Amino acid sequence: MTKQPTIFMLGAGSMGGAVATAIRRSGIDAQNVHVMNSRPESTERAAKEYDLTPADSLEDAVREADIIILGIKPYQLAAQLPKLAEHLSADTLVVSLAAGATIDTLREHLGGHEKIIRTMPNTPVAVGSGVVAVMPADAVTDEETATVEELFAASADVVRVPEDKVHQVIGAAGSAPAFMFYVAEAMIDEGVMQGLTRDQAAEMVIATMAGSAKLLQEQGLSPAEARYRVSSPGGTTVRGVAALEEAGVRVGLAKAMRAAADWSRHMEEG
Ligand SMILES: NC(=O)C1=CN([C@@H]2O[C@H](COP(=O)(O)OP(=O)(O)OC[C@H]3O[C@@H](n4cnc5c(N)ncnc54)[C@H](OP(=O)(O)O)[C@@H]3O)[C@@H](O)[C@H]2O)C=CC1
Ligand SMILES: O=C(O)[C@@H]1CCC=N1
Repeated sequence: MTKQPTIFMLGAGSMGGAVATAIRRSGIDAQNVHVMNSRPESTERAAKEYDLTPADSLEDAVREADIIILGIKPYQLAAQLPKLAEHLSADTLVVSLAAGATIDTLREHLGGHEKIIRTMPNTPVAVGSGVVAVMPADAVTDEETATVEELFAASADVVRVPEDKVHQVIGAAGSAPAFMFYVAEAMIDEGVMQGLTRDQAAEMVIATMAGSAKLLQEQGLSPAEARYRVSSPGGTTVRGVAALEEAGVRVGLAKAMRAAADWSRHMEEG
């Protein structure tokens, strides 16, 4: 990147903070990433935690920004975006992280502003292993989209998708870390039930989860093929997998993805 863009993060909580970490990892200097939370103390805290520059004035931060990242909650957009609208330049890129807010809705709250990129990230971008789906509005050029994608490239698999696929992306990526954490939590608890210490169980389950994901990525196997390679005939694994089927875990995971996608559609409908 020749000249670094000036970035303003409106809201750096769980997801905004993870995105801020990704942006810093992409090589953007702290002085070029301004942040504002709901209160000055919270802004200072976020600036310190993610190594960013605290913004004193919303107006100035918006006026100076080349890229504005919306890390506030979806229900706050209607009240907060009109405050940005009057200070925006026509070519400022507004990047939304929000579930349930369409490009049309964002444009309306921003007084007709056209340069909007909707995204759906997940929190593992904080550690350089995330997923970010990118959905540019029609008025955004390929070059502008590429500038934003570059911010995430060192931290995520960046996937460009049509906006109507966002609900499926939420099930498979945006909300999905929580489903993985849920599985890890359940397995750690059972390890403790069987007599491992919590530290031992956590270490084994988390390392196994990370190693299994890495194996799928590096060997290009389908999950089913990788599972067959663990399953010795008449052995322990097939018994365990049969128990998963009996407990309806496959159906439960499908239901979780569907519930997240359905709620995303519901949020968009208002
Ligand atoms: N969490 C996740 O895994 C994912 C979240 N998202 C999306 O990311 C967005 C943020 O969610 P999440 O990070 O979970 O929420 P958090 O509550 O963790 O973060 C919201 C942030 O917005 C700040 N904020 C609130 N009001 C204002 C305001 N008036 N001006 C400036 N900042 C304000 C809060 O500051 P303060 O602390 O001072 O209140 C906080 O830092 C949502 O739109 C969500 O849909 C998308 C994908 C995944
Ligand atoms: O739970 C949520 O609504 C947000 C969007 C995807 C993940 N977290």
